[in-house]
Amino acid sequence: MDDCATPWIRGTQAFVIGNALITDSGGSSSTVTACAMLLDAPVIPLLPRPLAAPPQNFSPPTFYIADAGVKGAGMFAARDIPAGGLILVDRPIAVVPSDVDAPWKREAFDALLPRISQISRDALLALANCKPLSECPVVEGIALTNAVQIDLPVPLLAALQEYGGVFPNVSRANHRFSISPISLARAAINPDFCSCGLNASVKWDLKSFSVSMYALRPIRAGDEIVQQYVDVLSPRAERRAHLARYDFECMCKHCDLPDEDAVTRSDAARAELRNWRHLQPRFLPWSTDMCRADDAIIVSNLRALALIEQEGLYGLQVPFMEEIALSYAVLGDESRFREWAQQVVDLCAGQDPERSARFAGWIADPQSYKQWGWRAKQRLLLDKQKDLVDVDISIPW
Ligand SMILES: C[S@@+](CC[C@H](N)C(=O)[O-])C[C@H]1O[C@@H](n2cnc3c(N)ncnc32)[C@H](O)[C@@H]1O
Repeated sequence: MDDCATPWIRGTQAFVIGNALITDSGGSSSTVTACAMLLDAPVIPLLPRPLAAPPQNFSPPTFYIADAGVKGAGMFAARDIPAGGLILVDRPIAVVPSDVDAPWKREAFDALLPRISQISRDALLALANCKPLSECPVVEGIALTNAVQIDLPVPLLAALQEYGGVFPNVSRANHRFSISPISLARAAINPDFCSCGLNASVKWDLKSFSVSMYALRPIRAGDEIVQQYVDVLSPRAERRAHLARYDFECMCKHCDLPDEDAVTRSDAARAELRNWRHLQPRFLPWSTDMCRADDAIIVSNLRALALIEQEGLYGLQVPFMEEIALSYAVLGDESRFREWAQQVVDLCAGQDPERSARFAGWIADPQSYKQWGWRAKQRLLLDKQKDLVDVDISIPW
């Protein structure tokens, strides 16, 4: 990374502009590359270099960008994509600090443009801008409309700062399904298809400085690919307020609710999921405590999955499925363990390959799970002890 000499100061932070060491075919010199970044200076030496190669995109691509009606352009599946499947890999063309409210912000954002190659500049300027020019300059408007949160290294003793990346392709994904006639026809068959429940999510990888986008459930060729713009567990009013920043009102079936009762029900379901870990029985204590019911974790996690289904929050399923699978492992129920573990394997294949491989290993050899059948064995022992106690009691004194 090559830094800009003059910093922009805010409190203890000194922001500088630099280029990520990503080159594209338009990069004509070592300082004009595919991505320009406005960063708090202590972050710079912590960035990985050289960057690892990102995963390969598919050829031909799994997606295409096309008109999505009132939403402007959108991203669509070029073919059927299975749940957990990789959709695309994208590197940022600009990285900006989130929520920096400083008088120099506009100048600093505009200074990014000359620092990137022509190809990146064209890609950046082609992105949507929901802010009128009278309200903010073009780069700031594009960043506000398109930035996806990315995690950069946190320097010791430096101020906490969040960053957003602007991506040429990932930033094209809208917040809900297209209202095209084909979507409406499918929605009539399966109303859930039309929900703003997501069908894709992104995962940032610092080492390769890229995001990968994955399918959260099966996506059919021609479906619009949509991602989350809001904290999906927040109440409807908060979600709507947040989306107003992007200058639209979500009209999905989870936001466009018929009455106050429906809003209360939906908000309560999301609040329950948000507080799940504080309110529900926990897997680890259950797995070694015979005083708790055998099905306590399964019942609790099935309820979470039902709420997820009700609210269309498919990105949240994996930890609950995982606990159900492991509960069946602790109970020694092989067929149900395999059934649930396979769902974890499929959903995590792209996004969390290590977890996927771990579960695949246990499916191949269930006994290799260290607590396999523990509760079943304990139950046998307890029953034997109970028999002994019964015998003792029957002996006349
Ligand atoms: C990150 S961009 C998405 C891609 C954009 N549609 C384009 O043409 O490049 C965000 C903008 O897309 C539009 N958008 C996204 N989801 C929408 C939705 N559900 N309804 C209406 N507009 C939406 C809004 O204008 C928003 O400011």
